[in-house]
Amino acid sequence: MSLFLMNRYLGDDDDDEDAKESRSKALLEKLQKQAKEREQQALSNRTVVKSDTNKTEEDEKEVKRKRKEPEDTEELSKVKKSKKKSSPLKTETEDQTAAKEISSEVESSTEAKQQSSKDKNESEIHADISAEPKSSSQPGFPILGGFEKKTVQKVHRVLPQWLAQPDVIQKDIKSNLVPVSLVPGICPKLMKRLEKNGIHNLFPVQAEVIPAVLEGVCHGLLMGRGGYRPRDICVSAPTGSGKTLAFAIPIVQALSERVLCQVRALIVLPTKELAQQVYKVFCTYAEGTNLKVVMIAGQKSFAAEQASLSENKGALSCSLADIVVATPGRLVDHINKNDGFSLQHLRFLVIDEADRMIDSMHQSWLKLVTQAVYKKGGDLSIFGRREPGPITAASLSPSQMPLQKLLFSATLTQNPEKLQQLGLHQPRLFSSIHSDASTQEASQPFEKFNFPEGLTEYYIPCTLSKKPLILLHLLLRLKFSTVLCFTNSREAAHRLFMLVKLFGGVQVAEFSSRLSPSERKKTLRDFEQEKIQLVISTDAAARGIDIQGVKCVVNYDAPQFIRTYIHRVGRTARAGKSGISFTFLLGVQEKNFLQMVTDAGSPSVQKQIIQPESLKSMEACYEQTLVELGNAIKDEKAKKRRTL
Ligand SMILES: Nc1ncnc2c1ncn2[C@@H]1O[C@H](COP(=O)(O)OP(=O)(O)OP(=O)(O)O)[C@@H](O)[C@H]1O
Repeated sequence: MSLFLMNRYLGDDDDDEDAKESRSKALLEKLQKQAKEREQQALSNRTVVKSDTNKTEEDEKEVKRKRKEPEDTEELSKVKKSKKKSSPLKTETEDQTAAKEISSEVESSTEAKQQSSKDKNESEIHADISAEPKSSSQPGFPILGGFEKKTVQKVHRVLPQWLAQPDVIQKDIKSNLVPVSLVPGICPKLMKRLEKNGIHNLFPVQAEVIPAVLEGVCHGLLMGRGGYRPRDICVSAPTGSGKTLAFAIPIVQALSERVLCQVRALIVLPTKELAQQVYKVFCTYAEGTNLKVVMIAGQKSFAAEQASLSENKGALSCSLADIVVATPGRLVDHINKNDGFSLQHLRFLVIDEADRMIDSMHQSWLKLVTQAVYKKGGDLSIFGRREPGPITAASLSPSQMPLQKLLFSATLTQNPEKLQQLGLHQPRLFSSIHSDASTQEASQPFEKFNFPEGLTEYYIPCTLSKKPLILLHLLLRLKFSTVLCFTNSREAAHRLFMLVKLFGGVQVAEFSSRLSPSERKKTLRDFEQEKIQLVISTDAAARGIDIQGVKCVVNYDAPQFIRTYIHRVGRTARAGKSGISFTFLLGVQEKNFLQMVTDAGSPSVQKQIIQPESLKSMEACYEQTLVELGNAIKDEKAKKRRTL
């Protein structure tokens, strides 16, 4: 049995409008009833007084006093007690008798009321005790213990407006090409260079983003449009949609008129291969200008990179680079150890594969870059830079060189907490995810991503032992060429490479951290030139790598994360071309995989069944190859032991 009743405030229940309305109605009725009772009581008192004609003026005063007596019986009894205490020896007079009569009348009416309300309360409490769960739905405050009945409010994720309402980029490249001459802001020199490189039309992401970046430099490098600091830009567009040119073209154009050579653009990428690829693009478009492009990605020694970044002229250190393409590791080394490397004039910071770079933020490379940009002292006496704080009249004058951040990825996170780490300034998002963000957020707990338009996705149900045979079947029987095949580890990639090589009939190579950078570079070149039919790779080649002519991607091992899947299959169907992907799935993987890709917004993954009969003719040879593979692996291990 409950010993006491405790009322608790459970927060405004805005959702339950009906319950709220009925509660207020009940309260109103209760108040009206009380008012009526009080009115009647007052009337009855008055009649009692009037009927007593023998009463003296003294009596009338007493009546008035009685009328003012509190209704609350507790208070009444207190008053009575105090009266008794004050005149304990007083004998009863006629007046006192009359007053007593009135008092008893008042008392009886209040007692009756008290009794009725007491009964009511008791019955309410009994009802509460006997049917506790009901209590929360009763008007007034809910009863302790009735929480389970309260409906839990659904909490929807609310995105900041810039994330919820992006500038839309068309996904279909082929039908949304824009002639270079129609894109505003591109200078004639760069138009010619684009034409020279066979680019007559720009892809949708380029047609949207290039003018937006150029708008920020329309009044020079010091201020953006209208004299304001330019907004940071985030771009989320499918793999192979041409994001590299979307930042390379406006940066080259913005810096091409510079007078002094200083590091004004820094492009940070997660791997050496990607850095090499982007470096090449910048070199191509900086040709014919005074701009110097330097790569610091660990492909050369630290000293060689140092020499390419700056030189000493007397006591002065002069920059030899305008645009630096870097991987985070080497970048941090140069910030910490290379005195000649200054980022105090940095105007553009490009973070490619931004979601991956945010995940590697524990290396705190961004913090170091920011510190290097706003480093105290130095030679910036005229354009002294302070880290921007809140915008005030004072902070806007004198104007200082802004640092604009440009983020690119095919799988850019929509997690505001993650993006917040980047300290973006009034960011603007360009995205090819079309669905209405407000409804999307209300109903979808998963992030949606973009898939290339020309991609056809298949999955092949299989068993572990049949996987190699199915891969061989795709290459030898179905005659797929330029196939990029992904495994989940470099050991698995190596074993599969050896197996296919021993089986024969396929030009195969591996691509993983087992190989040196120069070996990997050669592999990619040979693959592009179709000297190699199949490359078996780890996820080292999954992101950003642009290999011309990959027609088919095979996920030999199913990817564990949706981002990995999107980047792997994105090595085909690039630049508006078509491509095909196969994912080998074991029985236990099927359900989770299909759920994962559907949640991410994949248009459709079709099932492809390889009949066991079609593999039969290869089985004998395959068994023989397995024996050979066992021996080859033993030899390799022995060789390794000897070299140790
Ligand atoms: N306007 C264009 N016309 C023709 N080809 C283009 C154009 N823009 C880019 N390309 C080509 O499209 C391919 C893909 O471009 P890019 O590597 O920039 O894509 P991406 O969006 O960065 O892809 P990922 O997300 O995989 O890194 C490249 O081979 C590039 O040369």
